[in-house]
Amino acid sequence: MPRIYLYDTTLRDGTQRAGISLSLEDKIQIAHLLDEFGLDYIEGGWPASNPKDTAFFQAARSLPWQSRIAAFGSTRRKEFSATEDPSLNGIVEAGVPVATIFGKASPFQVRDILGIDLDDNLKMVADSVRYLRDHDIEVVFDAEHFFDGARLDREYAVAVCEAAAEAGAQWVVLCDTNGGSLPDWIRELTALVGRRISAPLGIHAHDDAGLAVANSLAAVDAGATMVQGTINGYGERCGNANLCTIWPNLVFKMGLEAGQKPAMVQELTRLSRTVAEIANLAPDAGAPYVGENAFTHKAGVHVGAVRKHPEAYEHVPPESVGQKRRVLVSELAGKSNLLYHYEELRPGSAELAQVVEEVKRLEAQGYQFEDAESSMALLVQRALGQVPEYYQVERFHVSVTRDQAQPVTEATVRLRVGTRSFLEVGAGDGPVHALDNALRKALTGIYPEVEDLKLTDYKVRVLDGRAATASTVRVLVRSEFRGQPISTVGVSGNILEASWQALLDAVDYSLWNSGITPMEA
Ligand SMILES: CC(=O)SCCNC(=O)CCNC(=O)[C@H](O)C(C)(C)COP(=O)(O)OP(=O)(O)OC[C@H]1O[C@@H](n2cnc3c(N)ncnc32)[C@H](O)[C@@H]1OP(=O)(O)O
Ligand SMILES: CC(=O)C(=O)O
Repeated sequence: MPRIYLYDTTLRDGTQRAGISLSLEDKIQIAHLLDEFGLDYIEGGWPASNPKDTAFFQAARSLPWQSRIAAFGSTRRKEFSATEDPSLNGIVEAGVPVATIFGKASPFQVRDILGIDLDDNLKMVADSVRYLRDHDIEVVFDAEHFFDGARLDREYAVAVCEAAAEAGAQWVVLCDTNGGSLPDWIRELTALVGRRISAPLGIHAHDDAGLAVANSLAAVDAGATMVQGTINGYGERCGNANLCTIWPNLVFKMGLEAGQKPAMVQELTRLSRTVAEIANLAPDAGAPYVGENAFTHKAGVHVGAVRKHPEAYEHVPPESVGQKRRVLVSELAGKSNLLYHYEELRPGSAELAQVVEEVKRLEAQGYQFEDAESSMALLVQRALGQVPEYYQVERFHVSVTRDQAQPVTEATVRLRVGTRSFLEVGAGDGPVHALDNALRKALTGIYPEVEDLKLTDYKVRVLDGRAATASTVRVLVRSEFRGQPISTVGVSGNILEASWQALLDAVDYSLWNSGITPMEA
């Protein structure tokens, strides 16, 4: 089986994405993670570029790595010889085993951006590679703008690769720097260079046309054995080729072995999420393989089939990349979605049909059960007659009075159990807070356990913005009861009523789920 080398540039090209700024500690933490996952190469940064990258290589020198650490830089500047060039010497001083240098492979870039003639660029490439090889450093040559350059002058683009290979580069990496090429072009040109040079080839693709992954795979198909990319596709402009998509595609779709630790692909989701967390970016729920939605089924027809045969709507098993299957219950659900979660709702039962109908009716009013699993569970258990009546609500009242300085908010809640009445007053920063306080005070008189119910998040969503302040709102409440997360929902034209429903569901769910019996009337 051919072996593909995974080359990660999250710490260099990944940080060229708008909105990412990694500290030195972040970079080291990510490098350790990549090392743990057996990435073959980890590009740590451009040592001559900034003090943080210089410090990264200083720190990296004294640490043990299984991956090969690469320092990035350009070919020598036109005004310097290789021995004088600050970028090349920055790499040498970094003390790394691998140098990745980019040189221009497009006549337009050479003449109009570097401002030199084509032969001088070939000399710059060869001198730079030789200088690094003389220092016993493995050289990866990134042929920048190769695919666009080949459109203008195919022979010149290939000549740049030949110059690097003849000077001793161990890898020649063909770059779709502007990310605008199509897979057929990538395949054809990769195969062409493969016939012309003996050094192994790599691919470095950007995603400006949404094709970085496809282009990387096309290059592998045509003979490239190194894939450069980043975790989660972070990178300049629209990003780099996403290794979290490419790696499993190489393994599961192309039958290739990739990376030093092939089995680690089974934990890919952890790699993706941890890097997102360190980079302080929300993970992309829709990302292939590793996104939260990648194995989430919502449509009833899909769930019906997946319950029989998961492969009916899953291209690989979720566990193969460290994921879990999720099934949502919503207005698009059929009986299968409910049966997946609640075995106690028997197939063909009247309760099952009733719950499906009720979910559709409520979602049409604005409820959303996807994010309110505890409200959903209560709906099912109530249909099955499993949730006792813990208390009756007699009324609540909320008042907001604006005195000279600031608003004063108070709420009263009156609950009843049998003939006993529990009336409490609560104050708060705002009306929902006051209502929550009054409700808890009244409840703790009946069920002291409610003291353990903590509200952790509260979200309001306006459902029909055009109705302005008369709009219906959906309130989602997240709470925690003795370590168990609880998510509940309420909907109303009145924000207090919507909040009240969500708060009561949180209370009822906690009591029911903990097996607490109702107070004797
Ligand atoms: C495709 C890629 O992603 S390549 C990686 C790009 N990454 C970065 O640029 C991030 C880090 N960069 C930096 O910190 C700075 O740009 C530095 C320190 C490298 C250079 O800074 P400066 O000396 O101020 O130059 P500047 O940023 O304007 O870069 C342009 C210079 O690079 C030269 N250059 C660009 N590519 C190459 C190359 N492959 N070989 C040699 N020189 C090159 C240009 O000729 C230009 O020099 P000139 O103005 O004398 O013509
Ligand atoms: C080398 C590089 O980052 C590019 O060509 O995009």
